[in-house]
Amino acid sequence: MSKTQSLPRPLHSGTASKGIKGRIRVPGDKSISHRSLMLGALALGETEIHGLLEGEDVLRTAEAMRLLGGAAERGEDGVWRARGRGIGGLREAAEVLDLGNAGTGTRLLMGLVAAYPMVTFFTGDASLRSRPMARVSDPLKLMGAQVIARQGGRPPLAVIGTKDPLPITYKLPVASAQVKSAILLAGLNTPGVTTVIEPEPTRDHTELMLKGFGAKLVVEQTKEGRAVSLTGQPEITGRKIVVPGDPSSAAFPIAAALVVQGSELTIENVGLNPHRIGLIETLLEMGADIRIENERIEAGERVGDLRVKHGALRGVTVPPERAPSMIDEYPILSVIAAYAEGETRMLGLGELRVKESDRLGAMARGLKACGVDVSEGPDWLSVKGTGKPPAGGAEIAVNLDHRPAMSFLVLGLAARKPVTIDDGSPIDTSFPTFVDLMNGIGTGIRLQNR
Ligand SMILES: O=C(O)C1=C[C@@H](OP(=O)(O)O)[C@@H](O)[C@H](O)C1
Ligand SMILES: C=C(OP(=O)(O)O)C(=O)O
Repeated sequence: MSKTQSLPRPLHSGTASKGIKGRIRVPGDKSISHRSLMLGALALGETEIHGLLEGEDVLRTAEAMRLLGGAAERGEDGVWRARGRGIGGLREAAEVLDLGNAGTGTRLLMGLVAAYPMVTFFTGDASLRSRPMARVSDPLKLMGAQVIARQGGRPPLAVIGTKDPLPITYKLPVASAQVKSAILLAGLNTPGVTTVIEPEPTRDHTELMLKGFGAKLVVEQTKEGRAVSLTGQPEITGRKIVVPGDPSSAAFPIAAALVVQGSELTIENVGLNPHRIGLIETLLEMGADIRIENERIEAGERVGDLRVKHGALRGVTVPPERAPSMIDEYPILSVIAAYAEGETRMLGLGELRVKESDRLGAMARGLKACGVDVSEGPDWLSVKGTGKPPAGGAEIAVNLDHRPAMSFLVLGLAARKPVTIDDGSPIDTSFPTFVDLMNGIGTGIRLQNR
């Protein structure tokens, strides 16, 4: 049954009285997993993907790639293997690509298919169908593709690819790794050099992976920002990819260990790409006891183990320029801030309004319902903690959004009263093992009986 059809799964989270303890690993990085399936399908020869995130979003990308003629298969050993036919080796999908809840899958694939003479239809769940896609369609049109979409550029939409794609130089109007990646992926089958300039640097997994596969890609600091130039139609060859643990998923057990008394937790093998560690930087400024151990480079990405201990936290101001390096972590940061003493001001958060839900509004409403002193502006959130556990005791509607869902379950772990979310099923999009993994380290998250 697809997620849009399945019954809501209400979850209940009460006090984790004995502390959060243990040594765990979180599932593979969602961003790297999407990209490895796409590039694996275009590289000549075999690509082995170790540690692919088998969450709903990534499985939708795997299915979309199968429909586009670039299937990867899961072996009995848990390793995914793709046998690519080279750039140019995609074929038109005979069905609509249903990307479910996945903005990354949709936007990157829109780019990937735009430089082929074929038509590709995209749809998704109610959340995805409300998300703006013009940010991707606009540059793809400059490259010669056409996009027909609902008002506001929203899906369902069709990308009519071009057989004569033009290389462009494009300055991103929003800080978005998804838009940057969509253009670079379109640039793969485009003769000449495609350049994306980002005024604020965003996660660079696409760049690292393209280089790892052997593409010619140059990154320069210019007056206008970070310029990434890709030479099109390279011969890229299959390789081994080792997907690190997702720092955006690790954020939830980290938060649990920080807010529950008596906690001491180690999370091994977490991705520590410098463009993804804004949350850790912020938590250290708040006084968190977090240590990075065993730091190393694996398959081109920085990884390490994180040791986290419970302790007092203080409010801080998180500057707007840090937003791209922790964009998915603001929901859980706002929960941690509710346990800290003093005000935490989070600035430059306009993009949170157009994620799987309006996360700024969702966190402000839910925190208020849990007795937290919170205020919001168009692109900022302020949480005033007292250094004591918040009241909790609310039932929160998660509106098809996994990150607020997990965030409020964490809030319930040390609040004065338990917290319930109306539907835990969206969690499967990015962290399908969340409940079992959290219960294995001391939480008691359970299905709410109605
Ligand atoms: O490129 C990616 O893999 C992602 C980029 C971010 O989105 P934006 O590029 O829209 O900021 C992030 O929110 C998303 O979860 C994953
Ligand atoms: C924003 C997210 O994902 P996507 O844009 O891929 O739906 C997320 O995982 O928090």
